[in-house]
Amino acid sequence: MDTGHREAAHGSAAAHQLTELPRTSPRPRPAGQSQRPHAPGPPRRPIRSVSRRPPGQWRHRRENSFSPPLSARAFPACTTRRPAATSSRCQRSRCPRPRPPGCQWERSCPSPGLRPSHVTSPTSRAANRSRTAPAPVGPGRGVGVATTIRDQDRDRDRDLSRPQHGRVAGHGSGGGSGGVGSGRLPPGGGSGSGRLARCPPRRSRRAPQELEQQYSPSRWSPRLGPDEVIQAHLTRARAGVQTLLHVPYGDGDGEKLDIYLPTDPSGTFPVLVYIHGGYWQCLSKDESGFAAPSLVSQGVGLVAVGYDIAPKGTIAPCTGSWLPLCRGIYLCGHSAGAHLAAMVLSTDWTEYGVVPDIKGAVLVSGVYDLEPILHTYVNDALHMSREVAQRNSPQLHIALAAPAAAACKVLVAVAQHDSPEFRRQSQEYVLALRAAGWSVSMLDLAGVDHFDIVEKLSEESYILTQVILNMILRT
Ligand SMILES: Nc1ccccc1C(=O)C[C@H](N)C(=O)O
Repeated sequence: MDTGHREAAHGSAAAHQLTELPRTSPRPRPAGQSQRPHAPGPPRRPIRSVSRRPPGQWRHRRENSFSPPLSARAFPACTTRRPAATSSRCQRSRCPRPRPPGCQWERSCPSPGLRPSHVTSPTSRAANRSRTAPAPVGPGRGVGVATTIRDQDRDRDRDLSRPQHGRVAGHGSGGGSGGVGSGRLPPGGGSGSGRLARCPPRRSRRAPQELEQQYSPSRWSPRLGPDEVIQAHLTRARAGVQTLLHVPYGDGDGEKLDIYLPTDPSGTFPVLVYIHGGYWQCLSKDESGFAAPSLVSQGVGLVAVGYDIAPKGTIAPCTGSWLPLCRGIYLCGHSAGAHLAAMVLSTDWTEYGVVPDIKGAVLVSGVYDLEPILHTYVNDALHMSREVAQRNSPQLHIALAAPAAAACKVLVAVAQHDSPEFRRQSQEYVLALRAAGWSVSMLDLAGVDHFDIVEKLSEESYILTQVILNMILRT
C-alpha cells in the first residue's frame, strides 16, 4: 500500500505540534475532589523480609519459575528462582481474603470488591501524603515538553524529580556516525563479547522504604487515588477495529498476539508492537489495543503482545504468518513492557537466526535497571536474585548501535508525574544509549502520569501519538 502522500501530510503536522507546544493547565479536577498531592505518603506495609519466602521450595525457572519474560531469550543462562507454590491469597501480609484471579498485586489490589480491609482510605492516604509531600510541580507547564539529550547531560546533577523543560529535539546520534565500533563506549567499556556496552547507572541512594514508594507508580498520580488509577488502567475496552485475535506465537498460554489491521490493509504496512506493563505480573494483551483507532486510520497496524506473566514463563520473539506483511516493526513498551522492549534492543538476534526489522522503539515510563526493585514489594512475586536483576537490566547491556543505515531510532518517554526514580531511570538509560551511539531522543511529557501517558494514545491529537506516527510514517 502506498502511504507516501499520507506520510508527508502527517509528518509535517506532527512536527508542527512538536515545536509549537501549547501551554495549558492541568486536567481539571472533578467537582468536590480536593487537590491530591502527587507525592506519595509513607509505605503502607512493612518491607518484605527474606524470611517470608517459603524455605526449601526453589526450582529452576524452566520448570516453574519466572523471570522478566524476554530476558531468558536474551540471556539464555538465566537462572531465576522462585518458590514452587504461590499463595492464592492476596499477598498483603495479614490479608485473609482471596486474591482476584490473575492478580499479583501486593500494594493495590485492583478488585474493589475484594479490597483487603487494611487498605487505607483515600482520606488517610491523602493525609499520609501531605505529611511528606514535596512541593508540587507547577501547573500550566504545557501538554508535552521534550528535552534534548544534551540538556539531559547538563541536567544530570539537577533535581531529577522535576520535568526538564526545553525545546524538542530530533533524534541525535550520540557517537557521531554511530557505526558498530564507532560509538563511544561508556566508562567500563564493552562486555566480554565486545558487542555489549556496560554502562552502570548512577543510582540514587534511597532508603528501602522510600524505594517502595518510588516504584509504586500509582501513588504518584495527581488525577486519581492508587486503586482508582489502576482500575481505570485495567478497564479499557478492546478497540472496535478489524482484528486478528489470539494469534499464537509461542507455546505458552499467554503467548498470543492481538493484531489490529489498518483500515485499508492492501499491500504491506508498518506495525507498532505494543508490550504492556504491569510489573511483569499483571495486565494482558486484552487491555492493550487502546491505541489502535489512532494508528489504523493512518495505515499503521497494531500488534498487542500477550506474554506469560509471573508466576509463569517467558516471551518468545514475535513470529507469525502476519510478519511478511510488515514493512517495518516499531516497538512500543510501557513500564515493564518498556523494559521488555529495551531487552529486545539488547538482544543479539543472530543467535536466534532471525533479524527482526526493528526500525524504531518507543520506551514509555520504563524500568531499565532492575536492581532497585529487588528491595521493593515488586520482587515478592518475581523472586529475582541480584545476579538475575543485573543480567536482565538493559541499562547494563546496551548493544553497540547498528550502522547508521540500519539504525533503529529510539524514543524514551517519561511522564511528569512519574516518580523521581522512574524519571531518573529513563534519563540514565538515554545517556547510556547515546554513549553507545544510538539515535535516541527523550520526551518528557508534562501533565500526565505513569498511566495516562499511554492511555492517551487512544487520542490521535495526543503528542505521543503524533510523535509515534511521525516516527513510523516518516522512516
Ligand atoms: N506499572 C504498572 C502498569 C500498569 C498497571 C499497574 C502498574 C503498577 O506498577 C502497579 C503498582 N503495583 C503500583 O502500585 O503502582
